[in-house]
Amino acid sequence: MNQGKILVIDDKKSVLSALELLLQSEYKTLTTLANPNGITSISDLKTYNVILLDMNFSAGVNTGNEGFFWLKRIKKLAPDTSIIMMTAYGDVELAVRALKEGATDFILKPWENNKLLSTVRAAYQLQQSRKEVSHLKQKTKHLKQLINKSKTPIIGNSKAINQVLKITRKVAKTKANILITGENGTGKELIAQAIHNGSSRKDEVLVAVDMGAITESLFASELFGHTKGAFTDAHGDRAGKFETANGGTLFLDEIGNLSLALQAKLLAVLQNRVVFRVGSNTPIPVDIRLVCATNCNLEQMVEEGLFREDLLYRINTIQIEVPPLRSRDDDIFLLAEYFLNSYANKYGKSGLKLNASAKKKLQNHQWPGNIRELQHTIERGVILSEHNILTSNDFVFKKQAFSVTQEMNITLDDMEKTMIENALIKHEQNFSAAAHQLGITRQTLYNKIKRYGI
Ligand SMILES: Nc1ncnc2c1ncn2[C@@H]1O[C@H](COP(=O)(O)OP(=O)(O)OP(=O)(O)O)[C@@H](O)[C@H]1O
Repeated sequence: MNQGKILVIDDKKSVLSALELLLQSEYKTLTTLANPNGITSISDLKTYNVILLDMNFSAGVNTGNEGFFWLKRIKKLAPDTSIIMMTAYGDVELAVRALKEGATDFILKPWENNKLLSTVRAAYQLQQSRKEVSHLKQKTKHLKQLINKSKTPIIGNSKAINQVLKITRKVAKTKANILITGENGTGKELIAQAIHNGSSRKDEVLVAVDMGAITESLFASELFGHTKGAFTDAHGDRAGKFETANGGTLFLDEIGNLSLALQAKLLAVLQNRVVFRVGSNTPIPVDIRLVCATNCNLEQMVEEGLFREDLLYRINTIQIEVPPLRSRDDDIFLLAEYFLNSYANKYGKSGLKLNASAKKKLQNHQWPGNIRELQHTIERGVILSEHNILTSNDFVFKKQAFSVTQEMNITLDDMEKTMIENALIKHEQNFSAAAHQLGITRQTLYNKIKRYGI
């Protein structure tokens, strides 16, 4: 038996009992009302799935006006409930008007039982779908708020970061496409989030895609989506990142890692503002604000023929350069304190403090992995600390391969390669651990391994 709740309102007792008999075999709750005024005393009217409502109640009146009056009233009291109007033969015009005013369907009297049952079933299904859509909408709104709220604050008060934040606030409000450049771990993704949060799209989502992590073969399906059966593993229809970001911001990280072939595909979508899911010819319009980031020098890559000039022009209406941590001296200590407090909380070690030697050591380090490296250094220090006061001994930097005085004739690339090799040996080829030690993401590590042929 269906769990649905049905209400029948008709002034004729014979109609009420006939419908009660017919519908109670299929629906759990069936209520009848001979006088429509009674709806005002039904406190849980909203919980009814379907209401069958007669058009005329006063004897001799068949204008349908009463029906319209109650239709309007019920729509106000129970906006999601499906309403089926019941009208006599010849009143089809009235029924059509009722549909325009919000009724779900109509039934002509006298009815055929089977037809009436299928009309009620369809109205019930429609009400269920409407309820589901409105739940999903509420859930999505809540999730979007959570996603946007749970972001890390941008810590820093150095001249360099304040300048970046000033530009960020200014451009956030515009529609301009933004390119964020800077070394790994400088906080480019946080700046992208700040642009989104400061824009008119802030109630929608920011969808981040690591372009370095997407393989050539998965690019189209990840970004543009696919239809069921488009390829062997496409078991169902799936929206791509462009569609998911619709109305919001699309953040394409590591854009410099895209091959020329994929750059062409991306450019086509940015130019036409429509995507085609893999396996479909139907264009889907997308409205996104584009923010890209890279640690590569794209101008130089253009000169070397590695990056399309037309794509660069499309993505870098405004360019924001995030400075490395070593040029943000004032921020090292602020950030260290911030991470110290958050990891102390996380690991239940409240009250941790840095002593002067620790501060000096952190201040003097060059931070090649920038804020990510600092963050991991503090996390390690907090985990391993045995006292409330952390000293310089609690912060151990790996022996640095770049002893420039001893090996003057090696290049920066050689040094980086050696550091990566050492980290991989030390962590027995565990990429996550090696990346963590080096203060870079796993993906960046992959890219570098590929680049250096390690
Ligand atoms: N100003 C800041 N305040 C607090 N945390 C920060 C700040 N800048 C960066 N972080 C933290 O440092 C880490 C690295 O930041 P983020 O991922 O934004 O850098 P990125 O430049 O995008 O790195 P990559 O180039 O490797 O993708 C993150 O955990 C981020 O939360």
